Amino acid sequence: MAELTFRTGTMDAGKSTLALQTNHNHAARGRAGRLFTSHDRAGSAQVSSRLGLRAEAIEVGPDLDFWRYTVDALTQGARIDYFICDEAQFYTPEQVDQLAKVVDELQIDVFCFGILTDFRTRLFPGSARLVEVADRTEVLQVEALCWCGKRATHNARTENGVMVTEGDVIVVGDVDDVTTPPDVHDVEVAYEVLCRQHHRRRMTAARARAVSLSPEPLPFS
Ligand SMILES: Nc1ncnc2c1ncn2[C@@H]1O[C@H](COP(=O)(O)OP(=O)(O)O)[C@@H](O)[C@H]1O
Ligand SMILES: Cc1cn([C@H]2C[C@H](O)[C@@H](COP(=O)(O)O)O2)c(=O)[nH]c1=O
Repeated sequence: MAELTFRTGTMDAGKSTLALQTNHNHAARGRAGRLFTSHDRAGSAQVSSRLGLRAEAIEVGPDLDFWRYTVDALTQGARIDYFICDEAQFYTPEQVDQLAKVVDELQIDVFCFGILTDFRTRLFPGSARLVEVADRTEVLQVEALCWCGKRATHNARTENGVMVTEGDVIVVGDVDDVTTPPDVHDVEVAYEVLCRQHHRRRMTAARARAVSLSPEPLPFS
């Protein structure tokens, strides 16, 4: 029986690496697959991992209909055994439902990879739908860590080094370096993974360093 699987974790947990490994393992056994992604940091229509692996993919825009795409491909004689779907948090709930239909009606395995929550700690609509309909939701075993050493569970966004909790939901960026999105002039955006406590307190690594380096308060006279 084909399955819809959702593998999730924070940013930098190894999801894209696992997506590419999964693709490799299935292709190595002669299975025919398709690789999909949306808004990858490395650019349109590719899956890239911080470990250096990279592969061409089909870019998923809001208008892509997975059911139509699959039926058309099969009608034209293509063979499809599985789909790898990276950055699945950016897919629409309707696209996730189309993927579920592809699994059930066409017996094609679908492996989705993506983050669960955005920088405001709210579920991405696509990820919420995946949790609702997937046969299995698995949290990646390699844990990303907060600066304090605890398991990182939340994705924080910084603008010019300061953690923010308001703004556009989709802003492509990385955990290491800053990017300047084309539509947000002079604002450098970056991400950092944190434990819940430090996300609640807006205590990024830089702020924790600044607090620990600040001079002792003078004693009251
Ligand atoms: N130089 C390195 N040596 C070993 N592992 C690394 C190195 N750089 C990155 N990684 C691993 O790659 C992971 C990020 O992989 P990636 O697939 O890009 O993550 P995701 O797609 O979840 O954001 C890190 O959590 C870390 O385990
Ligand atoms: C939290 C959050 C993230 N994003 C973007 C930033 C990255 O481009 C991707 C996540 O990629 P990764 O492979 O999991 O590191 O999502 C966003 O647009 N909005 C957010 O709130």
